Amino acid sequence: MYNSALYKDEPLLQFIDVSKWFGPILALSQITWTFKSGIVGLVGANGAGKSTFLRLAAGLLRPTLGEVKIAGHDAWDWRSRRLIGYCPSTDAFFHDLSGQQFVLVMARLCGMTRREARKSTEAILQRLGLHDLATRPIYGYSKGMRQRIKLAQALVHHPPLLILDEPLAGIDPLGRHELIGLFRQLNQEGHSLIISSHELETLEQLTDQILILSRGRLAAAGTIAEIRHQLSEYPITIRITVSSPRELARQLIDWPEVSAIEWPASSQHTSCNTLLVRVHRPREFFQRLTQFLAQNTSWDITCFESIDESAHALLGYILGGSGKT
Ligand SMILES: Nc1ncnc2c1ncn2[C@@H]1O[C@H](COP(=O)(O)OP(=O)(O)OP(=O)(O)O)[C@@H](O)[C@H]1O
Repeated sequence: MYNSALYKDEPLLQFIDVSKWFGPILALSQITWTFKSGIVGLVGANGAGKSTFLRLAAGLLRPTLGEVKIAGHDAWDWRSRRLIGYCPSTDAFFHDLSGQQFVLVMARLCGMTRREARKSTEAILQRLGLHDLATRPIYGYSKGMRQRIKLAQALVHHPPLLILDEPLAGIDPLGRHELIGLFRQLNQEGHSLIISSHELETLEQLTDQILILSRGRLAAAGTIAEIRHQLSEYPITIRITVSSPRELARQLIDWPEVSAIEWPASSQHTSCNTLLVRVHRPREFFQRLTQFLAQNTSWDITCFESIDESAHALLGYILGGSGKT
């Protein structure tokens, strides 16, 4: 592996106030983040900017504003290339090559000698359980085999930083289990990994360090417990539709979690039976509300929704499916 002593004073990966536009589309906005080592999971909804983030980290895209650095070098710089292994979410093969030929070509492109490349290709194919199949052309590979070949080419030059875009997508449960084991081993051997996924639960099996993107912004970074804590303290607004809103408002206004109650300006989306409740400790509020409604079954609430469109509302949604607190 690359000698980590050579870059020990520099973070492995750094985003410094990075924004990326594709024409009029702002895909990433003012991201600042530093990664030293370990495993970090990158989550976010479709279109949140995960692939753009990873492609910037891999030096495949240039930021419109700001800087992306790998061990102190511009991610775009040739010196960064040997430090990174990138596994894209989409397939990008020379389909007529065999898996073995493809990995060999990628090893040579990373600057390995012919001999080094051959030895390393053999070893990585063996490790990924592809050795017997790797002489077949890639066009006949199953989804799982293609995914493994993509990982093999990312690992063949022993980079300290692995950037894996949805590496478990479309893999069956047994294959997932094996790959999760492989990622853990790689980390124990000194590689650092950034892994994107739509599923927080999958990432939780590997790490509790999480980065959450929401509409191109870095919504949160830290351990799941830290993010949960931030979330539980974050105020939200809830719209409630009920047949007797003034009576309900009289009940809620005394609750310690409720900071204000408002009547929305009437529009086609709101009825006169609607009230807006501003809540500053959502978790406690929901617990209290559940108990209240169980004890007072006569309330006919017909609509109950958070109108907070902020990243924090999204965090709540993402973290809601997770088993950890
Ligand atoms: N090459 C491109 N040209 C134009 N727009 C792009 C390009 N690449 C990404 N985008 C836009 O940038 C935004 C972020 O896209 P990105 O692929 O990074 O999101 P994502 O979080 O990886 O999504 P998904 O989970 O669906 O893969 C989207 O609005 C997308 O349409």
